[in-house]
Amino acid sequence: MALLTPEDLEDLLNKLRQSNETIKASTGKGITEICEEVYGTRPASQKVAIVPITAGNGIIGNFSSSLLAITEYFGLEGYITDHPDITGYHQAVSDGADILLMADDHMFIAHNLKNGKIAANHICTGVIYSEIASRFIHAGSKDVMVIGLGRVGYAGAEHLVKKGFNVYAYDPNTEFMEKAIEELGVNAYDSADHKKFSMVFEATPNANTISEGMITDRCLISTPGIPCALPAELAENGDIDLVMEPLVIGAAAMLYSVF
Ligand SMILES: NC(=O)C1=CN([C@@H]2O[C@H](COP(=O)(O)OP(=O)(O)OC[C@H]3O[C@@H](n4cnc5c(N)ncnc54)[C@H](O)[C@@H]3O)[C@@H](O)[C@H]2O)C=CC1
Ligand SMILES: NCCC[C@@H](N)C(=O)NCCCC[C@H](N)C(=O)O
Repeated sequence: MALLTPEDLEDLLNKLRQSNETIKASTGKGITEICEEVYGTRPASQKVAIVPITAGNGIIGNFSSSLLAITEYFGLEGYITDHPDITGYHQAVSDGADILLMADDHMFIAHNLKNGKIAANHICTGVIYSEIASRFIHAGSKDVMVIGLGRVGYAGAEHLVKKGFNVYAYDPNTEFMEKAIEELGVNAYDSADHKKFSMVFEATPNANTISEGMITDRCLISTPGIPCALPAELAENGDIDLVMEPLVIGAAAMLYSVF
């Protein structure tokens, strides 16, 4: 799995504010309203402990501080434990924290110690970004293009199918394609059909995965993928709304899913 870098997390809250303005313009609602509707929950000043984890590639310089900023943005009482790993976990539980946030190189979780709910970042990211794509107010149909059917993409495709959207998906991994067709009933995207989409959800670790032939002139591209899926020459087109940021929207969905 591609790991975040400190550079990815620079200027995080400004990236969120920009994304949220695009989300409001494209869907009619902001990220907090959408999270409330998707999960049926609201923040209630919960105490959130962020536990740095040294496993694997170790601590990412500004990952914990970014999570702290996110908890405060959503009106929660957040703090970073004095020590990482088990010592930090013990401190958080002893302090009576309501929710724990912690990540190793494979899983990033939110665990609500009071109600037992637990959330995984890749699932929540897939759900919330695909949800955003599906709410495009200028969409002329229920067709949604899904690019990438890995941990995040599959979760998003599943969410869209459950909501009754017509999902057209592409992933060069034939095993993932066959799984999504068999288990979710998605349509295999075929560029030869020359079908264009006004709603796109992209979740790949590659740049420029979106080509001009895939999208209508006026469209919404919702992508947690790093680096950016939209080629610069297409991004200059004023009619493309792009929702893309490295951590906050997915982390917000995790918190709302465990409130
Ligand atoms: N912004 C955020 O909050 C988050 C961002 N991410 C990012 O989302 C991306 C996806 O993460 P995962 O699903 O965990 O990765 P993954 O490795 O599980 O899945 C990626 C999938 O993309 C497919 N793919 C690669 N190139 C493609 C192309 N040109 N067209 C279609 N499919 C293509 C691969 O075959 C693979 O199935 C990564 O860049 C990751 O860093 C992940 C979690 C949260
Ligand atoms: N965008 C959300 C998905 C993040 C994920 N791609 C990642 O980089 N995970 C590694 C996080 C490692 C954190 C580290 N153990 C720490 O605690 O600082």
